[in-house]
Amino acid sequence: MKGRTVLEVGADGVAIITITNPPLNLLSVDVMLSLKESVEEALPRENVKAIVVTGSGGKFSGGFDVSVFGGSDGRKENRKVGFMSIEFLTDVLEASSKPIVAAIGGPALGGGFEVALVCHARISTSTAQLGLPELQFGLIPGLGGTQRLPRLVGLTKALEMMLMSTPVTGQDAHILGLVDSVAPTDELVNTARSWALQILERRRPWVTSLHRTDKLEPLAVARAILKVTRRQAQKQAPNLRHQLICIDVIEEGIISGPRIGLLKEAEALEELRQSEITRSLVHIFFARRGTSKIPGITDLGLPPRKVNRIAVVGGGLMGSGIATALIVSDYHVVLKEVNESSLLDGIGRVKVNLESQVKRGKMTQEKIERTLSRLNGVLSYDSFKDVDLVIEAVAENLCLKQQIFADIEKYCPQHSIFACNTSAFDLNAIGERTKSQNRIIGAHFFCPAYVTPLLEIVRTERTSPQVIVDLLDVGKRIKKTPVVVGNCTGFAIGRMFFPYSQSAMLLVERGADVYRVDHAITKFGMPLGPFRVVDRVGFEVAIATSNHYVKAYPERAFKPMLISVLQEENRAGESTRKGFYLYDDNGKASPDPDIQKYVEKAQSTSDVTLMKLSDGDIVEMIFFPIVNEACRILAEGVAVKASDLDIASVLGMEFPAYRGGIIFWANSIGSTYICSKLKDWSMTHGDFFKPCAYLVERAAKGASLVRHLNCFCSVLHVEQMEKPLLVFDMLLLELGGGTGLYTPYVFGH
Ligand SMILES: C[C@H](O)CC(=O)SCCNC(=O)CCNC(=O)[C@H](O)C(C)(C)COP(=O)(O)OP(=O)(O)OC[C@H]1O[C@@H](n2cnc3c(N)ncnc32)[C@H](O)[C@@H]1OP(=O)(O)O
Repeated sequence: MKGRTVLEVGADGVAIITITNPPLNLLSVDVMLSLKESVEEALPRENVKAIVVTGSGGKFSGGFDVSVFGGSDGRKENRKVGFMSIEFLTDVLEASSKPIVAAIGGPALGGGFEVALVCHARISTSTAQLGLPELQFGLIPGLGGTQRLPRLVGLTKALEMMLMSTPVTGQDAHILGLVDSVAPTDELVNTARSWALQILERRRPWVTSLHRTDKLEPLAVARAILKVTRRQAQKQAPNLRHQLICIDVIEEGIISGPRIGLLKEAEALEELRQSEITRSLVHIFFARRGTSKIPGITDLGLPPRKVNRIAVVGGGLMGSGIATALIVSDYHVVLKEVNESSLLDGIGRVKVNLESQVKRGKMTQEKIERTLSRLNGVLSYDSFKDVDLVIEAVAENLCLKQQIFADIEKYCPQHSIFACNTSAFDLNAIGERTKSQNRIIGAHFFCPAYVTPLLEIVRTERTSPQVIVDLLDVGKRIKKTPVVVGNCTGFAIGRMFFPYSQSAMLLVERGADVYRVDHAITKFGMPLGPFRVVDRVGFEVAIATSNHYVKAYPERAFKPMLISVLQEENRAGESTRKGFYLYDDNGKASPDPDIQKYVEKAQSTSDVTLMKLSDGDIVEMIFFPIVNEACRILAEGVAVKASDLDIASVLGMEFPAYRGGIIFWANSIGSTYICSKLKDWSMTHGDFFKPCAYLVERAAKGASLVRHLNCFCSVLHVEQMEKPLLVFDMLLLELGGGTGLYTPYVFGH
């Protein structure tokens, strides 16, 4: 049984029904049936005058357990569609002859919130979280939320809460009229009890949300709002249907009446819950939470040490972004620069970052000064004597980084963590001039560091588990999703992303059209096609990165001619307003009619046969090499879990979350198909496409690409091992086939 409700009747005649499924009191069919039983038991009892519904442990309910959605449950419900929403919640609970009040602490989300909306009044704590975030799973609210929320807060606010999946606090819910009264946690249930009795005595209104109309906009206005919202949703997410379905269901209720709306809602949910999109988004939900669970590290029981003061070395784009992320989350930061003017520039960038947060509504103007007071600019290492963590974020120059690490070792206390924000260099090389290898770790932030939610944490074979646990904790406090990876050129995210532009160049040099490639890829769901990405990054950086990868992975790197040809024409990307695209004063990109001329020049440098490709071919030829690289990363143990790469691809590359991340998507296509395509292309176009051993092995078995590293934590490079090829037995636990097969693995590059 997955949870239940508990019924207790007090001497005052109020029955308390407590949803009990800790820790979040998630709903399940069992909980709902138990709630129904408790309500049906309480209603006819003579000693019950009113009912309060609440959740155990001060948490109302986090909503339905989403692991049952997306077809993973297998349990088929035989009940009629709408049974819970209409026959129970509406016809029994909402229509009850005794007042029912919800007492809400903690989360009241999704189905949990919908139960509360059915009640005749809601009392909450000020910090409770109330909302309908079902759309984040490709679902729509299924227990009446689409009908009741607009009737309680008006259409505009309801649409915002549902389509953005953003909850409101109890305090804000009170202002919106969603909550009738706010009470302190320890008085919550008693306040709800007396409210319920007051409703009975007609001293408080007895409201059935479904029948309210006072907050609903007039029909013509409502229709206009829905039309605009529908258009926006179509524009923002052309590959997704569930937002449009949600809007249709709301409209149906407004035009044909809420009961018809309820039925339409239940039918739509039934269809959506089995969709591939829901399956993918549910996977992303759990995968994201899973990134901070590192076998052999976070299961050691090491509590994170308290990090109070952090030093950031370098106030450039990355350093100032990192400092911003830290001070916004209440850390005290020392920002070190080499001279007065660079320091002023760095602090200036932090201010600009904070102001941009004000413009985006993420911070108030008044908070800027207080936040900035946590930033202390310095020119020497003297104030590093009490820092717990240093994050080095200077330019990608190995000698400079080595010198900084040697310097900070002299000034910092013994316990300080030394983190490096490199996206490229081997951390062992960076720490070569120190004796502190066990406290060196990579903290790879993504630009802009104070916005992008991803933090790639890079460990070497010598980084201590305590240091990893500490950085995970800092990451959590600054609201980043960490992905812990091993040490190698490009780490996991850079390596996975590298083939994105490489394949695109290869395709164009073999006959594809630049803009057709970008169009096919954005249609697939990427926000920017590969050529727009190269323009944004800038040709100089793109070439430097490319050289780095070509050096590290020569056997599979493609050396494009196209960028060099464009560079000869003084094009350098978006910053010069001329790259693959032309850019206007506002940075708006438009195709360049001259581009084909340069493409033909690049094509003429080799004697390849030009291809004709469909959009589907383009998508496969761009993404299968990424899948291939992801497989290498998994096989080498650079990533611990396939789902970590899914999150890395979604947060680091903006791969569409509704496709579940790179490996999840690849599995939906099948390893055999992907491998056979790569094999074919490698015959014609060379080793860039050659499938790696891991992919070939999985494809031969028709197996999933999911494999979890069991417990070994470090990635060893063969060239760094004293006795190469001796003893590195990496136990790989195969979860995909569920056979528990252990395979010895030796790797290197
Ligand atoms: C018919 C209905 O309309 C359909 C629905 O109700 S769909 C569900 C709607 N509910 C939601 O979207 C809520 C999703 N959950 C959340 O936003 C957050 O978990 C929360 C705000 C409730 C709590 O946050 P927080 O305290 O930080 O805990 P968090 O780490 O996220 O979750 C704790 C555990 O519960 C799990 N969990 C949370 N919500 C869950 C859910 N709805 N289903 C399944 N598991 C859930 C998490 O995976 C995590 O598991 P773990 O400990 O094994 O890693």
